[in-house]
Amino acid sequence: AAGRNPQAAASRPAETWQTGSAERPLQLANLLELEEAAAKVIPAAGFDYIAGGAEDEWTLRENRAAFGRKQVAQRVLTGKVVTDTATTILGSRIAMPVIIAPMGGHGIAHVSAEAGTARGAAAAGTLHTVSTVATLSLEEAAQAADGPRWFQIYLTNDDGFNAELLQRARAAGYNAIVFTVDVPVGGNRDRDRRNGFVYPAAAAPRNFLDASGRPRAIDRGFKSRLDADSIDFVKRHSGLPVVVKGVAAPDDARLALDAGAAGIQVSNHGGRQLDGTPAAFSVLPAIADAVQGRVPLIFDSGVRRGTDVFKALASGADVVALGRPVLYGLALGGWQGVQSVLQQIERELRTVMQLAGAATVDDIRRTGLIG
Ligand SMILES: Cc1cc2nc3c(=O)[nH]c(=O)nc-3n(C[C@H](O)[C@H](O)[C@H](O)COP(=O)(O)O)c2cc1C
Ligand SMILES: CC(C)CC(=O)C(=O)O
Repeated sequence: AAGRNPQAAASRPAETWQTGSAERPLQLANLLELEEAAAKVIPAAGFDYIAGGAEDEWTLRENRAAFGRKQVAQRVLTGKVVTDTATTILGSRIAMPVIIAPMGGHGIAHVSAEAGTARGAAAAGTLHTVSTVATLSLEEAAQAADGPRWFQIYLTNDDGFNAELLQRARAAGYNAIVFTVDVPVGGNRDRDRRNGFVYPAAAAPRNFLDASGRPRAIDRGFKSRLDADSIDFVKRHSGLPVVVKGVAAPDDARLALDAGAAGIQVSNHGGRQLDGTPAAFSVLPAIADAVQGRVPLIFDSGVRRGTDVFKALASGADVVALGRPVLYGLALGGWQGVQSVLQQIERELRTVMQLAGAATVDDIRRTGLIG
């Protein structure tokens, strides 16, 4: 089985998992400082699972460092004033070019799990991508808030189950499927190995429970063989636009496009899979070049500041997705914490836009970077 064996939770006795339960807005100077605060609230092995990356965590650090090698041009005499940060992605209008990346097990961070995240995203005017290995079922997560929502799928080795999951997502009103292709096997994650980490019972993924509460399909593991046919399978069984997530090379982008992807999510899984690969931000321009605007590009891995959002959009992304800071905000303040995280990065982005002479998100896309 790929990944960190969330299925193990199903076979473990009930245990207490004392994690975040606060419901409050957060006073933030930036998103980076959230990590230290969240470490005090989330049980240590759960925190390591969230914060950690593969092996030496070189790529995890590089995801941040790469943003420092490109600079924004200051433009203060353009006569432009920021109007708004709204944009449209795959037909959904959102208040900012920032969405929430799919992450498993929000119950690891907060008792409200994905319901809190969905509500926080909706309150901030953006969308949440619900993971296959979410704590709540995809139906429960959908019911938690109005507004656009995406469902992320990992294909298991049980195609009947895969097809059912995709049909459930469509029936529950999801607007798009994010098909994650960068976990043909779980990465080498030293922290998790050291901690013997498996998903706690409090975060056991409910999408895998049958009507009588028995685990289904998850013991079959995730598919290792992924190709154009897999993309076609996800398209056919969902009838929804399919974003292929985990693309870090132009050749994979071209393959996904040829297979009918409606969007591409450039990502190295937040440095959690193959250590020693370049930062996601470093490979973004070459992928944007290969895609040539034929489908929207979503970018994730390492985004923490408004300047990062600006630089990603100026490098070819249409929107960015935020990972870990959302779980930290959730742990510290529930749905209001998630809203605070999104509002903080939007506030930063507005300031950067004004100082760089960009009145709209489209203006950012037309801006060049220095370096
Ligand atoms: C705790 C955790 C769980 C994750 N689970 C999933 C998942 O279930 N499906 C998926 O496609 N990506 C998953 N990811 C990867 C994120 O979608 C995203 O690519 C990454 O977190 C972005 O990097 P960032 O955390 O630096 O913003 C997970 C990431 C984290 C931190
Ligand atoms: C079950 C895991 C594969 C979930 C995941 O994507 C991650 O931990 O990064």
